[in-house]
Amino acid sequence: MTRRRALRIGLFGGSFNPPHLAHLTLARVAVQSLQLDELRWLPAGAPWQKPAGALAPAEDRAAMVRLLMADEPRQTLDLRELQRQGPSYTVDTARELKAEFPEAELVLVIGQDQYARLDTWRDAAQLRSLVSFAVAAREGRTPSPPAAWSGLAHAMNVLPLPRTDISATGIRERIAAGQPVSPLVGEAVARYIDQHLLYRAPPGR
Ligand SMILES: Nc1ncnc2c1ncn2[C@@H]1O[C@H](COP(=O)(O)OP(=O)(O)OP(=O)(O)O)[C@@H](O)[C@H]1O
Ligand SMILES: O=C(O)c1ccc[n+]([C@@H]2O[C@H](COP(=O)([O-])O)[C@@H](O)[C@H]2O)c1
Repeated sequence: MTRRRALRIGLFGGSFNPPHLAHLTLARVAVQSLQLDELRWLPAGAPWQKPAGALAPAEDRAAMVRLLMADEPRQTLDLRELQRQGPSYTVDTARELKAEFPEAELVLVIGQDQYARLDTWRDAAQLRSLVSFAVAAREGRTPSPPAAWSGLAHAMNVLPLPRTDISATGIRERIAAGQPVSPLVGEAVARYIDQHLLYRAPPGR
């Protein structure tokens, strides 16, 4: 008798301020190439390593994520980090999901910029024991771990993401300058940004 493999759940966290088409491509590539049973988008309530000034309200970021991924197979929206008080620590989410799905394999889906900084994350050693990492190259930089992790065993897969030089920072700058962003975020999210007057003020990095 063949034994079914463990449930494989992808965790895709971000400020999603706003979510954009590189996020969507990354999510699709992760689902396909890792054969995920589910990929959970996890908007961060308080992304403690990002400057707070330009962060759109949680309900707007959640609504935009929903508009972007609602029809995607095996992708879901998990609002737990928006509902939690205090800084958003990925290790808390990984602990909770491990308790909810003790048999599941958890895979943290991240871009190279975050992978290179993992040693600065809260309880990174415990996070390393709870999840494996799936990393997308970004802006031509191939995935490599933080120097502090050299020689430390951890499971990592490189995601075959086509290079997409889109960032939320660049999108906020375009909006503040009155330029169109629908080619970067899709029609539905662009309409939402417009209707809710998001990111109109200049500084927002
Ligand atoms: N163009 C991209 N290519 C690969 N990974 C990306 C890309 N954009 C975002 N990511 C990854 O998606 C996750 C969430 O990203 P985040 O919401 O911070 O968007 P961002 O575009 O990096 O935002 P900002 O410009 O505000 O820093 C992170 O792990 C990030 O590395
Ligand atoms: O757990 C941490 O200490 C930690 C530190 C920095 C970033 N993260 C998470 O990494 C994801 C991407 O973060 P960001 O800041 O690039 O949007 C998001 O889910 C954050 O909560 C998590």
